[in-house]
Amino acid sequence: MATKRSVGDLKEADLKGKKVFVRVDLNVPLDENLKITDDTRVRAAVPTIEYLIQNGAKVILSSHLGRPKGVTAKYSLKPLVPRLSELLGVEVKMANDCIGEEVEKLVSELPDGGVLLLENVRFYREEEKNDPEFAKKLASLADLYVNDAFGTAHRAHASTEGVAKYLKPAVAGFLMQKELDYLVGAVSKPKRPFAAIVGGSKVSSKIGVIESLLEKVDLLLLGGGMIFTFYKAQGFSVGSSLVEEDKLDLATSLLEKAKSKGVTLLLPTDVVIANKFAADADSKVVPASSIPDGWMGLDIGPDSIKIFSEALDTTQTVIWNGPMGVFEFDKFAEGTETSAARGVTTIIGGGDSVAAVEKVGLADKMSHISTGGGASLELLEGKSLPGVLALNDA
Ligand SMILES: Nc1ncnc2c1ncn2[C@@H]1O[C@H](COP(=O)(O)OP(=O)(O)O)[C@@H](O)[C@H]1O
Ligand SMILES: O=C(OP(=O)(O)O)[C@H](O)COP(=O)(O)O
Repeated sequence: MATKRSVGDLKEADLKGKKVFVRVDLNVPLDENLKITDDTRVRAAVPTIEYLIQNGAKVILSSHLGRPKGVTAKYSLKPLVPRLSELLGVEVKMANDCIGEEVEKLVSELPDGGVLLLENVRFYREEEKNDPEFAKKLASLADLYVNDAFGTAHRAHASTEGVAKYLKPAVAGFLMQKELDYLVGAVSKPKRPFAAIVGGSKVSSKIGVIESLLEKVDLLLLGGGMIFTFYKAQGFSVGSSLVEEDKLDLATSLLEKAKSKGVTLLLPTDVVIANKFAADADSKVVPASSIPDGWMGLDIGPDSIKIFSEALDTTQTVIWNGPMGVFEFDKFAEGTETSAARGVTTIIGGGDSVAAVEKVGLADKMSHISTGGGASLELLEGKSLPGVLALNDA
């Protein structure tokens, strides 16, 4: 991807008193009390915002949180305000909406160096549809655009792509640049053997990535909620595990493709199953081919952990996205904890994957912690990210 103009190219004269629309990725994990359980993405957003504050800009922050269907209290960005204010050392103001008169008024009241956080941009369906009228309304709030939301750069949405058409200059933030610099380099010439570990729960958006990964890697390990679609495709009973029914044919063809390409594709041979999706569920280990009705797979089993660990010990570069199990519940965290500790250069991406390595204290063993899971996988596939393409070239 061509090098993009950076926020660092804009100096005080370009920024002082200017209203800057900054798309950040504050899609952080929250617990049931709406407490942030991992603030990596918030901390990663700070350098760009600080730079803008120091140069006297009026900072308008925009993000999504989760995948809400309409306005939903639990997906409000309000819980982010205290941590953002603390990290930035300024009182961040919060708007109850992301467009409209009230927002315009709050923007007009912003002092130079002030920061306003807009409410979840996905409360409008128009965001994910990349609706041009909605993008224009967002653009009308500001004088220039900075995209620092690497984690959402693979989405062509109104606040990540559409808005750049109406607001110039449109430049990359420091985090976006750092991620691109590292990932484009690391994945274009990886040290081999090169392995990818793909897990997590976003099966439908990540299963397609596997196809392109088979062109790049020597070894592919699958875990997490990803595996049951593959098991079902092979005729195994999967109980009430997570399955994408419309991806069964794709799963079969991926297994065949791996074979024909000579890529080692490892699926767990045993799984830890639970009688409910809860921390206090009853659990037991069973072979992958025999998950009883009413039970669901929530982690990879001990035999698989051993096989995966041995396979990873021979690798030089590992890119990892998506936990191996429901690590948020201690009973189902072992697969994730063990797999994360392997490989020489380990590049990890994804909001929950990062939370997982932070939780088990392995973050400082990683070569690069990316704030984007889907985004880093798409880069690895060799795709251009729409949120980056829309920006001005350097
Ligand atoms: N077997 C499983 N069944 C259901 N959910 C799972 C399973 N294994 C992992 N998960 C869940 O996947 C979530 C993370 O998935 P995903 O969003 O794809 O990862 P990331 O945010 O790192 O890209 C975690 O919250 C985890 O609990
Ligand atoms: O968490 C994110 O992606 P990731 O889980 O792939 O890292 C981004 O905030 C994008 O969210 P989305 O996958 O709901 O578009």
